[in-house]
Amino acid sequence: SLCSRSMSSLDTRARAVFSAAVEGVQPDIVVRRSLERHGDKLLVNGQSFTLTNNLYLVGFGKAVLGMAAEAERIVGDHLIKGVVSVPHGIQKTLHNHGKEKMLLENNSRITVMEGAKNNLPDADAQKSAECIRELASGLTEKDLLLVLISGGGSALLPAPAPPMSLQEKQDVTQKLAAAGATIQELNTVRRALSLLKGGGLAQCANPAQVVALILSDVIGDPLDLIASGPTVRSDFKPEEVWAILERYKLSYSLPSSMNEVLSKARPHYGLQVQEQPEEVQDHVLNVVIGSNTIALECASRKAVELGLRPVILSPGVCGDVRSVARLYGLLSRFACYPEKETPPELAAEILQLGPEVGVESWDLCRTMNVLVEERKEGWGATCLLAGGEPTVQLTGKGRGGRNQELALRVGLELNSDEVKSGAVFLSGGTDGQDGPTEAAGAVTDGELMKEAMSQSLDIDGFLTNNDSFTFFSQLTEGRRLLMPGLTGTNVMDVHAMLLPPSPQRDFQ
Ligand SMILES: Nc1ncnc2c1ncn2[C@@H]1O[C@H](COP(=O)(O)OP(=O)(O)OP(=O)(O)O)[C@@H](O)[C@H]1O
Ligand SMILES: O=C(O)[C@H](O)CO
Repeated sequence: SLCSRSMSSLDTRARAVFSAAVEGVQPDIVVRRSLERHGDKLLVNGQSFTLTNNLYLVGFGKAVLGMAAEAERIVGDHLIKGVVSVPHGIQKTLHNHGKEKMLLENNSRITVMEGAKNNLPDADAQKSAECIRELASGLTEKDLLLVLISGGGSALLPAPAPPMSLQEKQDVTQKLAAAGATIQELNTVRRALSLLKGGGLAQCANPAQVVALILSDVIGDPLDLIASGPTVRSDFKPEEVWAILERYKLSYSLPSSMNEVLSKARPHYGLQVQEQPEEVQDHVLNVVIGSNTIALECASRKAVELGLRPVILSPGVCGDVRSVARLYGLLSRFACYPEKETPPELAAEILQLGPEVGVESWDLCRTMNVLVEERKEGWGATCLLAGGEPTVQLTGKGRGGRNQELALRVGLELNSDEVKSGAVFLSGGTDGQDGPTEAAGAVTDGELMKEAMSQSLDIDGFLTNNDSFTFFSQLTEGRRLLMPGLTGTNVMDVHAMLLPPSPQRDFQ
């Protein structure tokens, strides 16, 4: 159509849509959106709190430094003191990337403690956790504790329940992770072995009022699992923990201290957790202030600005990258048919894939309806948006990440003769880092295969070796890589598939 031809290329627009998704969940932006200040009143999620030099702040996670800096700009005049536990080396990295606004001022009342090298709980992180516990434990009913939480918070707040040692606890979680346990399973176990997770921090802060601002990096935004839910009351169910350990065949190789912790039921409270007072939770407000859903909404608004017709499939895409790539291939094919001519077996195949990739039938049907709808005047291409966290089964020793591998596989799908749709696909990690590579992801289309062949790059070889980063680095001077640099936030991955109007429909 005239409209899309006069605009920048689909590749450029896909990148702009991704940037908007990331921009919408920047730590400072989400905090500013959630804290409304009127004199000495602070409004959070419709609830009002009075500031009387009674404010304390703690935080743990990869994005909380930027969140803390913004919170201090908004309510710093009432802040008595704060402690944040953030990744090792992050201040230097943010400084080197010119992200000064994510750093605290020199005269800040907040102490920054770095730890958890390589995202593993260590003695430094344990010290930070101890400082946070001390701060929370000293509060009274007049105080207000602002808790900033983001992904990576579990490793940055280790407080093993005695008699377990940090090393023992870390061994268990690492073994589980290596055996392929999900983040839900991992954090269910972490919660049971910790003094602060699973509502322990809120319990320490009692009787103070607690307001937790949460940047979610888990599908479905489950409050009790993000950073293992330190402000969310959780029922302690040892049988649930044993079932998980059993599932990964770990129940026979555990330290005896773990047995003790699990049989005593949270000895640190001096009471059965079933008795963990419910009224503690009356003093706690948990708010998700940033999530994949919010990133997709921001991306969708940007798409409209760029003359694209947006449709959000789902913020919960998961499962093996092969299945996810297949889904996008089928959807791009589906979009090529004019309304009333879509083959029913194609729709059936799409619906069948749903459960494997975490997408509801309802969302698939809604999206397919949009794809076959006639374009309203002025709409050029359609921008199909989704997010989540697919997985890659590592079989090779190459360098890559799930986003680059997904983009590569979708590129192959788009090459099929049936498609020829001119579709462009982008997959990117919102943290700016896809696996252990410098890229966040990649942008591909149906020309990928031809391009690779003309440069004698063997796609199958790179895929077998999980070497997607090397592939994209060598292909056309890395032009297809998505390299936003460190973004300072993380709400998992964003996928955008831009589908030009099909030729059939243009001539209708
Ligand atoms: N060579 C590779 N090819 C494809 N995927 C890879 C490769 N190496 C690692 N990965 C994937 O990258 C992820 C690990 O990367 P990272 O160490 O950044 O972990 P993470 O913290 O889970 O990532 P994120 O913070 O993005 O959720 C895993 O999903 C892993 O399967
Ligand atoms: O910290 C964690 O537990 C993970 O990032 C999930 O929130």
